Amino acid sequence: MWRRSTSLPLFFSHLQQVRRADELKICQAFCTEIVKPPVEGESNSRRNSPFVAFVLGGPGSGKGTQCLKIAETFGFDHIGAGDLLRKEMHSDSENGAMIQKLMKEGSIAPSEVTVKLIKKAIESAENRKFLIDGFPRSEENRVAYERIIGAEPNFVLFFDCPEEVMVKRVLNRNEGRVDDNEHTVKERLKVYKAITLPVANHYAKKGKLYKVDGTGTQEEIFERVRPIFASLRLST
Ligand SMILES: Nc1ncnc2c1ncn2[C@@H]1O[C@H](COP(=O)(O)OP(=O)(O)OP(=O)(O)O)[C@@H](O)[C@H]1O
Ligand SMILES: O=c1ccn([C@@H]2O[C@H](COP(=O)(O)O)[C@@H](O)[C@H]2O)c(=O)[nH]1
Ligand SMILES: [Mg+2]
Repeated sequence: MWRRSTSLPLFFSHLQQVRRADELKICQAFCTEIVKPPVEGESNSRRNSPFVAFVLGGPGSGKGTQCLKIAETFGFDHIGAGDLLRKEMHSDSENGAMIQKLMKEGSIAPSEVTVKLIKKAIESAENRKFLIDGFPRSEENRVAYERIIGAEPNFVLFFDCPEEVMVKRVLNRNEGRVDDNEHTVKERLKVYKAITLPVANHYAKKGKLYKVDGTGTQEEIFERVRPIFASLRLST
């Protein structure tokens, strides 16, 4: 069974430790849902619900790169929403052509498609700790996830990175992605600012957003991320 294993005062002392890394801004302490230990008589579905961190940031902000490091170091399963959609796009699925068109345009896929793929990935995993990378992209995505999965994320990790750095990284990526070109990255940035940033703001208002400076080397960034996950003390 998965459960949090730390008490409230201990948890806040971890938060103080985390705050010492000044790149990190915790808008408020976590909400009660994350810190509340399971209570006698509480339903099994709630106690067994997975631990989920959404990972947000602009295109090329380093979400995927850092998720790999977090997953390896802290034993999370990494679910890349874009990766799931790319897999779907390359399969014989009826949605393949639609996904390819949206990706080329830098637009967002319908929530029902993405959430269904995420739900399947969560349900088919043995792990109960997940990083959901690059999702939710919109308020509509967020509402659909919370309705279909029946829970909010435990927290949201957000990589803050200047546009010129992100664009440079994307254009140097060289992985054959249909969206790694100058035109699409500009469209993605517009979508990100208009539609995705409000999602990050929503979670900031709820005290669930961890904002990390996404500039510097991959290792430097990971050292900013590390204390956040080290402070969680989740049992497996
Ligand atoms: N700190 C860094 N310094 C230089 N290059 C980096 C850094 N972090 C990641 N990269 C490289 O930049 C590119 C984009 O990184 P990554 O794929 O992790 O970003 P992302 O946020 O997942 O982007 P997208 O939203 O487009 O999937 C990759 O080629 C990656 O190797
Ligand atoms: O929730 C999501 C995630 C991704 N997309 C589409 O995929 C591309 C690439 O996503 P990455 O997370 O950067 O790999 C994105 O621009 C969208 O077109 C999506 O629609 N919904
Ligand atoms: Mg990525």
